[in-house]
Amino acid sequence: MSDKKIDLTPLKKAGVPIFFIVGGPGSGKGTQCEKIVAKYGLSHLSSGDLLRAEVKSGSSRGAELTKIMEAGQLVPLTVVLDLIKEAMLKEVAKGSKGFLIDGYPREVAQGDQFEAEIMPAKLAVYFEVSEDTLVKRLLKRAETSGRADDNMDTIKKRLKTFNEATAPVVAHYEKKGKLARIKAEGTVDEIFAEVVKHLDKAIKA
Ligand SMILES: Nc1ncnc2c1ncn2[C@H]1C[C@H](O)[C@@H](COP(=O)(O)OP(=O)(O)O)O1
Ligand SMILES: [Mg+2]
Repeated sequence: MSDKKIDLTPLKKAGVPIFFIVGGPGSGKGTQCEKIVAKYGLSHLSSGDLLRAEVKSGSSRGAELTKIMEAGQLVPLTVVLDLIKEAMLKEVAKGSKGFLIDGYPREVAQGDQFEAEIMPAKLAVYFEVSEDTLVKRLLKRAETSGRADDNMDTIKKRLKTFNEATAPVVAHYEKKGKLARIKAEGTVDEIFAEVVKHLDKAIKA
Protein backbone atom coordinates (compact mmCIF):
# COMPACT_ATOMS: atom_id res chain seq x y z
CA MET A 1 0.00 0.00 0.00
CA SER A 2 2.51 2.63 1.09
CA ASP A 3 5.34 1.39 -1.10
CA LYS A 4 3.61 2.24 -4.35
CA LYS A 5 3.60 5.86 -5.51
CA ILE A 6 0.14 7.30 -5.99
CA ASP A 7 -0.27 9.86 -8.80
CA LEU A 8 -2.28 12.72 -7.33
CA THR A 9 -2.36 14.91 -10.46
CA PRO A 10 -6.11 14.47 -11.19
CA LEU A 11 -6.96 15.28 -7.58
CA LYS A 12 -4.85 18.44 -7.54
CA LYS A 13 -6.22 19.54 -10.92
CA ALA A 14 -9.81 19.13 -9.72
CA GLY A 15 -9.12 21.69 -6.98
CA VAL A 16 -12.40 20.96 -5.20
CA PRO A 17 -12.98 22.08 -1.59
CA ILE A 18 -11.91 19.82 1.24
CA PHE A 19 -13.39 19.82 4.73
CA PHE A 20 -11.93 17.95 7.68
CA ILE A 21 -14.60 16.63 10.05
CA VAL A 22 -13.27 16.30 13.58
CA GLY A 23 -14.78 15.25 16.91
CA GLY A 24 -14.61 12.58 19.58
CA PRO A 25 -15.92 9.08 18.94
CA GLY A 26 -19.70 9.33 18.92
CA SER A 27 -19.75 13.11 18.44
CA GLY A 28 -22.02 12.70 15.41
CA LYS A 29 -19.54 13.05 12.56
CA GLY A 30 -21.09 10.27 10.50
CA THR A 31 -24.64 11.45 11.21
CA GLN A 32 -23.91 15.03 10.15
CA CYS A 33 -21.86 13.98 7.12
CA GLU A 34 -24.86 12.06 5.79
CA LYS A 35 -26.93 15.24 5.95
CA ILE A 36 -24.16 17.33 4.38
CA VAL A 37 -23.91 14.86 1.50
CA ALA A 38 -27.67 15.07 0.93
CA LYS A 39 -27.61 18.89 0.80
CA TYR A 40 -24.28 19.68 -0.87
CA GLY A 41 -23.45 16.52 -2.82
CA LEU A 42 -19.92 16.35 -1.44
CA SER A 43 -18.06 13.03 -1.31
CA HIS A 44 -17.95 11.56 2.18
CA LEU A 45 -14.86 9.61 3.14
CA SER A 46 -14.65 8.22 6.66
CA SER A 47 -11.12 7.18 7.53
CA GLY A 48 -12.55 4.65 9.99
CA ASP A 49 -14.80 3.14 7.33
CA LEU A 50 -11.88 2.96 4.88
CA LEU A 51 -9.82 1.12 7.49
CA ARG A 52 -12.67 -1.24 8.37
CA ALA A 53 -13.13 -1.99 4.66
CA GLU A 54 -9.41 -2.72 4.39
CA VAL A 55 -9.72 -5.17 7.29
CA LYS A 56 -12.69 -6.85 5.63
CA SER A 57 -10.88 -7.17 2.30
CA GLY A 58 -8.59 -9.67 4.00
CA SER A 59 -5.43 -7.89 2.87
CA SER A 60 -2.19 -8.68 4.66
CA ARG A 61 -2.52 -5.55 6.78
CA GLY A 62 -5.99 -6.45 7.97
CA ALA A 63 -5.04 -8.44 11.05
CA GLU A 64 -2.52 -5.82 12.16
CA LEU A 65 -5.05 -3.02 11.69
CA THR A 66 -7.65 -4.92 13.71
CA LYS A 67 -5.27 -5.20 16.63
CA ILE A 68 -4.48 -1.49 16.61
CA MET A 69 -8.13 -0.46 16.28
CA GLU A 70 -9.29 -2.79 19.05
CA ALA A 71 -6.69 -1.22 21.32
CA GLY A 72 -8.28 2.15 20.53
CA GLN A 73 -4.98 3.42 19.10
CA LEU A 74 -4.15 5.30 15.92
CA VAL A 75 -3.18 3.45 12.75
CA PRO A 76 0.15 4.56 11.17
CA LEU A 77 -0.14 7.82 9.28
CA THR A 78 0.94 6.60 5.84
CA VAL A 79 -1.55 3.71 5.87
CA VAL A 80 -4.52 6.00 6.46
CA LEU A 81 -3.30 8.69 4.09
CA ASP A 82 -2.80 6.22 1.24
CA LEU A 83 -6.31 4.83 1.71
CA ILE A 84 -7.71 8.36 1.65
CA LYS A 85 -5.73 9.32 -1.47
CA GLU A 86 -6.94 6.26 -3.35
CA ALA A 87 -10.54 6.86 -2.33
CA MET A 88 -10.32 10.55 -3.30
CA LEU A 89 -8.92 9.71 -6.72
CA LYS A 90 -11.82 7.34 -7.35
CA GLU A 91 -14.31 10.06 -6.41
CA VAL A 92 -12.59 12.68 -8.56
CA ALA A 93 -12.81 10.31 -11.53
CA LYS A 94 -16.59 10.28 -10.93
CA GLY A 95 -16.69 14.09 -10.90
CA SER A 96 -16.63 14.85 -7.17
CA LYS A 97 -17.67 18.37 -6.12
CA GLY A 98 -15.62 18.29 -2.93
CA PHE A 99 -14.77 16.20 0.10
CA LEU A 100 -15.75 15.56 3.68
CA ILE A 101 -12.81 13.83 5.29
CA ASP A 102 -14.53 12.34 8.34
CA GLY A 103 -12.52 11.34 11.39
CA TYR A 104 -9.35 12.87 10.06
CA PRO A 105 -6.89 14.26 11.03
CA ARG A 106 -6.66 12.31 14.27
CA GLU A 107 -3.36 13.97 15.12
CA VAL A 108 -1.69 17.20 14.05
CA ALA A 109 0.92 15.45 11.91
CA GLN A 110 -1.79 13.72 9.88
CA GLY A 111 -3.36 17.01 8.92
CA ASP A 112 -0.05 18.62 8.07
CA GLN A 113 0.98 15.70 5.89
CA PHE A 114 -2.38 15.61 4.11
CA GLU A 115 -2.27 19.33 3.34
CA ALA A 116 1.37 19.21 2.23
CA GLU A 117 0.84 16.25 -0.12
CA ILE A 118 -2.68 16.90 -1.40
CA MET A 119 -4.11 20.37 -0.82
CA PRO A 120 -4.99 22.65 2.09
CA ALA A 121 -8.42 22.08 3.64
CA LYS A 122 -10.92 24.94 3.54
CA LEU A 123 -12.08 24.33 7.07
CA ALA A 124 -11.91 21.89 9.95
CA VAL A 125 -15.40 21.34 11.35
CA TYR A 126 -15.24 20.31 14.99
CA PHE A 127 -18.19 18.76 16.83
CA GLU A 128 -17.79 19.62 20.49
CA VAL A 129 -19.51 17.15 22.83
CA SER A 130 -18.99 16.29 26.51
CA GLU A 131 -17.49 12.92 27.43
CA ASP A 132 -20.68 11.87 29.19
CA THR A 133 -22.68 12.38 26.02
CA LEU A 134 -20.07 10.60 23.88
CA VAL A 135 -20.16 7.52 26.10
CA LYS A 136 -23.97 7.47 26.17
CA ARG A 137 -24.22 7.72 22.38
CA LEU A 138 -21.56 5.08 21.77
CA LEU A 139 -23.13 2.57 24.16
CA LYS A 140 -26.43 3.10 22.38
CA ARG A 141 -24.77 2.72 18.97
CA ALA A 142 -23.17 -0.51 20.22
CA GLU A 143 -26.63 -2.12 20.34
CA THR A 144 -26.81 -2.07 16.54
CA SER A 145 -23.41 -1.16 15.04
CA GLY A 146 -21.62 -4.47 15.33
CA ARG A 147 -18.40 -2.47 15.62
CA ALA A 148 -15.63 -4.20 17.57
CA ASP A 149 -14.61 -0.89 19.13
CA ASP A 150 -18.06 0.05 20.49
CA ASN A 151 -17.56 -1.45 23.95
CA MET A 152 -16.85 0.25 27.29
CA ASP A 153 -13.25 -0.88 27.47
CA THR A 154 -12.31 0.35 23.99
CA ILE A 155 -14.46 3.47 24.33
CA LYS A 156 -12.37 4.55 27.32
CA LYS A 157 -9.18 4.04 25.35
CA ARG A 158 -10.54 5.91 22.33
CA LEU A 159 -11.49 8.85 24.53
CA LYS A 160 -7.97 8.90 25.96
CA THR A 161 -6.46 8.83 22.45
CA PHE A 162 -8.86 11.58 21.41
CA ASN A 163 -7.94 13.80 24.34
CA GLU A 164 -4.21 13.30 23.86
CA ALA A 165 -3.79 13.26 20.09
CA THR A 166 -6.87 14.84 18.55
CA ALA A 167 -7.58 17.72 20.92
CA PRO A 168 -4.37 19.43 19.71
CA VAL A 169 -5.76 19.19 16.15
CA VAL A 170 -8.57 21.52 17.20
CA ALA A 171 -6.13 24.05 18.61
CA HIS A 172 -3.96 23.73 15.49
CA TYR A 173 -6.75 24.76 13.07
CA GLU A 174 -8.09 27.35 15.46
CA LYS A 175 -4.69 29.05 15.39
CA LYS A 176 -4.79 29.02 11.58
CA GLY A 177 -8.26 30.60 11.63
CA LYS A 178 -9.68 27.52 9.90
CA LEU A 179 -11.79 26.00 12.67
CA ALA A 180 -15.59 25.85 12.81
CA ARG A 181 -16.38 24.89 16.39
CA ILE A 182 -19.91 23.53 16.68
CA LYS A 183 -21.61 22.79 19.99
CA ALA A 184 -23.03 19.37 19.20
CA GLU A 185 -25.13 18.34 22.21
CA GLY A 186 -28.47 19.29 20.65
CA THR A 187 -30.67 17.46 18.18
CA VAL A 188 -29.34 16.31 14.82
CA ASP A 189 -31.29 19.08 13.04
CA GLU A 190 -30.16 21.84 15.42
CA ILE A 191 -26.56 20.84 14.90
CA PHE A 192 -27.02 20.63 11.15
CA ALA A 193 -28.38 24.19 11.05
CA GLU A 194 -25.06 25.35 12.52
CA VAL A 195 -23.09 23.22 10.07
CA VAL A 196 -24.93 24.80 7.14
CA LYS A 197 -24.04 28.33 8.30
CA HIS A 198 -20.33 27.48 8.32
CA LEU A 199 -20.32 25.51 5.07
CA ASP A 200 -22.29 28.12 3.13
CA LYS A 201 -19.79 30.76 4.19
CA ALA A 202 -16.75 28.59 3.41
CA ILE A 203 -18.02 27.42 0.01
CA LYS A 204 -18.79 31.00 -1.08
CA ALA A 205 -15.38 32.27 0.08
N1 LIG B 1 -27.25 14.98 17.89
C1 LIG B 1 -27.36 13.72 18.29
N2 LIG B 1 -28.15 13.41 19.33
C2 LIG B 1 -28.26 12.14 19.73
N3 LIG B 1 -27.66 11.09 19.18
C3 LIG B 1 -26.86 11.33 18.13
C4 LIG B 1 -26.65 12.64 17.62
N4 LIG B 1 -25.79 12.56 16.58
C5 LIG B 1 -25.47 11.26 16.44
N5 LIG B 1 -26.12 10.51 17.36
C6 LIG B 1 -26.02 9.06 17.56
C7 LIG B 1 -25.92 8.28 16.30
C8 LIG B 1 -24.95 7.17 16.67
O1 LIG B 1 -25.63 6.08 17.23
C9 LIG B 1 -24.06 7.77 17.74
C10 LIG B 1 -22.72 8.23 17.22
O2 LIG B 1 -22.92 9.02 16.07
P1 LIG B 1 -21.94 8.86 14.84
O3 LIG B 1 -22.50 9.78 13.78
O4 LIG B 1 -21.76 7.42 14.50
O5 LIG B 1 -20.62 9.48 15.49
P2 LIG B 1 -19.12 9.45 14.99
O6 LIG B 1 -19.16 9.18 13.51
O7 LIG B 1 -18.63 10.83 15.31
O8 LIG B 1 -18.43 8.42 15.80
O9 LIG B 1 -24.79 8.86 18.28
MG1 LIG C 1 -18.14 7.76 12.34
